[in-house]
Amino acid sequence: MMQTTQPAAPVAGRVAGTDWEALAGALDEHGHALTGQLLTPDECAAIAALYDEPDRFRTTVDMARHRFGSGQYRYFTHDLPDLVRDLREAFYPGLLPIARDWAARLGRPAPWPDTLHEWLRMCHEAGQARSAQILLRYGPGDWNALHRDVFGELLFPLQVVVGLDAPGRDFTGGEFLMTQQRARAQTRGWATTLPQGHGLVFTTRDRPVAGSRGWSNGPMRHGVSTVRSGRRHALGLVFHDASWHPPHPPHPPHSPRPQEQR
Ligand SMILES: O=C(O)CCC(=O)C(=O)O
Ligand SMILES: [Fe+2]
Repeated sequence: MMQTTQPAAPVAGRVAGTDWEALAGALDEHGHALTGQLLTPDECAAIAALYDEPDRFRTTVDMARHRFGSGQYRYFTHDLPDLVRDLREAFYPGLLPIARDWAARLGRPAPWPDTLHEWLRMCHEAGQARSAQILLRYGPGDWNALHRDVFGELLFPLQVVVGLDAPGRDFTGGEFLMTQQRARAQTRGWATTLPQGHGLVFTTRDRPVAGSRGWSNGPMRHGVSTVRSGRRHALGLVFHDASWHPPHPPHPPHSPRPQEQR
């Protein structure tokens, strides 16, 4: 699963070269899994530097203002940088069978077509037409509250974050966090240090949990622990588009708390 060599192939080849079986196994077990290195340090730096090009983004969110945490993130416009578009497109076909398997286990519909292009067309027709790809920038003291990136009725259940800075060198703290609610038991938590250029695939809402009476859903949330020093950038790839954005998220029936919707 872990590539240790510097990626040289185009990004689609690096994603395709991921050990998808191991990734699916880890996702089944924990609802999130590291991919190995997808971007070179130079590519990471180039993407992080885009943060300072406001024309690339449709919206900037001040997390403290919305009580999402502290720090800022920006939603790219649909005119994504090539590397970001390529990464997103390359992940969809790999994630699709996992999404379908999970839906089957949970007895849910699996509305996702074979291509991202077609799925995005469905999102847009349903009124979910805003880009949901984000670039995040955290400084000392910044953090990201536990949440779910549900942006409308249409949802692709897996998403990807790519770390753009080197932990320990560029920043300290800032671990990627996940929690899972357990039926009649206390919540479980995980913390992952995202290596620079590596991806982490994770569930947007929940994961199927095996029990003595079949599958049930384990509700999950993700966030980021406080950055203690330095600066941490991350690229967030979501596979549905969005029908709303802060500050006025509607409250769909299954959202436990409105602030978890972005
Ligand atoms: O900064 C991170 O690692 C996670 C950001 C996030 O919430 C996301 O990518 O959806
Ligand atoms: Fe998120």
